[in-house]
Amino acid sequence: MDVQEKSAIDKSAIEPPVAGADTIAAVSSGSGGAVAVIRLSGPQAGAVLVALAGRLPEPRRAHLARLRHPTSGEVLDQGLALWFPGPRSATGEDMAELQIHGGRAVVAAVLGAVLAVPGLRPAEAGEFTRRAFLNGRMDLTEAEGLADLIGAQTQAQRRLAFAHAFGHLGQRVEDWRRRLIRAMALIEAGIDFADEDDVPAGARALARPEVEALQAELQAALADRRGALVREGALIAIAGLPNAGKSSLINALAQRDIAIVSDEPGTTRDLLEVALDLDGHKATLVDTAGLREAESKVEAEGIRRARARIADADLVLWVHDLSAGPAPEACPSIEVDAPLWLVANKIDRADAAPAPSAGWAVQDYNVSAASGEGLEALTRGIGGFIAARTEGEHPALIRARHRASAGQAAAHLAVALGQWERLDDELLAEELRLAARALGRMTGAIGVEDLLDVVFREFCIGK
Ligand SMILES: Nc1nc2c(ncn2[C@@H]2O[C@H](COP(=O)(O)OP(=O)(O)OP(=O)(O)O)[C@@H](O)[C@H]2O)c(=O)[nH]1
Ligand SMILES: [K+]
Ligand SMILES: [Mg+2]
Repeated sequence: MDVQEKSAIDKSAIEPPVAGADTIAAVSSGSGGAVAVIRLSGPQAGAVLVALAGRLPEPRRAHLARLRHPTSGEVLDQGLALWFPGPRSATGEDMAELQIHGGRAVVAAVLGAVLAVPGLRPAEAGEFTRRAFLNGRMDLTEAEGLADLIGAQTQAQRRLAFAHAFGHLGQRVEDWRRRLIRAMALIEAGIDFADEDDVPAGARALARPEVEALQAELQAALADRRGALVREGALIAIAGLPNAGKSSLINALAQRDIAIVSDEPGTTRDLLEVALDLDGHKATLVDTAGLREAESKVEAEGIRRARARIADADLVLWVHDLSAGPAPEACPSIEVDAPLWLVANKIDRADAAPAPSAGWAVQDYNVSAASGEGLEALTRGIGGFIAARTEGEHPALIRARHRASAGQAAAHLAVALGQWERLDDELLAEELRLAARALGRMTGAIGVEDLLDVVFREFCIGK
């Protein structure tokens, strides 16, 4: 079989060719700015510029123009017109951009005039990016990265999304896929030339180390949770005995009154979550019910939920009330895989007795949720914890979709490697082919019709 043919990106199978498509237009800038940007893509983009601005500007140069309504001739605004002929444009099609005054009436008038040109229609959400993908200007992972870049809230998210948007993940996956296809070709050579003596009976032996290496890389990528940690944020559970000051602590860290605080033990029942930017890292803090023998069914349910959420956490802060006595040597009532930090609270109280306790992952946070003392150090500590967990080379897998594809690929490779000597050539090659296919779905190189709506609906209109 022809290796080239298999590795080629075949998008013609996905949708009819885009040539002859509608020309789309949308306001691509956010609302309320002094300048608004109207973007156009499609075969009529140039015609719109001629109709409104009077001429086609030099490619990729801003040109100051009076913009007129194409039929009435009324001057609507003065702004910059730009012309990006395809295929060297963002979408691969002819594109145009009008930078105009951002007032609502101006934008409505100019957009109305653009859409009055025959062949024009308003763009749907994500449609520019979708066209860029269909025209081979970016792969699916780059499109996802772009969505993340636009939505990034913390600096760590921005950095990861930027790498992702500009091909970091796509290149890794294509590299895996190419190597897999090479190994498959070796084995298939064995199939095609089975009767000939000079074909390496050792084709399998040659292919195996490569497949093993690939499997190891896939496993390492799957084991690496940094992508989710940056994108979705670290989950930090606040746990402790009743009245330790957990709700007071989440309020103090969030600088908002989100949880009810009272001197009555067993106040918190439901899980309460708040997303915070801690030193440039996204974290979700969750306040939980105080852990004890519950006094009511509702409290028991609260405690059950607390334990379940604590088990999922990336970090657990065990809040201890120093006025109730020195901190215990080790956590009294939970066992988790995540690091458990001791946060000794209420140091403002005269009867507080801070004392080092050795049995904790980190044990020197003495704070007062009431006065705020020690909270800055705690925030920095948590930021540092997330930073340490996410540093290094950018992770290969970021979304659940990527993990699912990589997981499928790894499962096929596991079958292949597990029965390497027993499977006949066709079956062995088939497992490798299925693994390559799973990887191809990640970048959109093959078989992704069903994914497109999922990926592109995340975008806003104009992107
Ligand atoms: N002096 C002092 N009192 C505090 C501090 N933090 C909390 N408290 C008090 O401790 C009591 C319990 O606080 P909460 O925040 O409701 O404690 P909790 O751990 O959420 O309690 P449950 O939800 O019932 O498990 C309240 O009366 C708070 O005002 C602190 O740093 N100093
Ligand atoms: K309480
Ligand atoms: Mg509480």
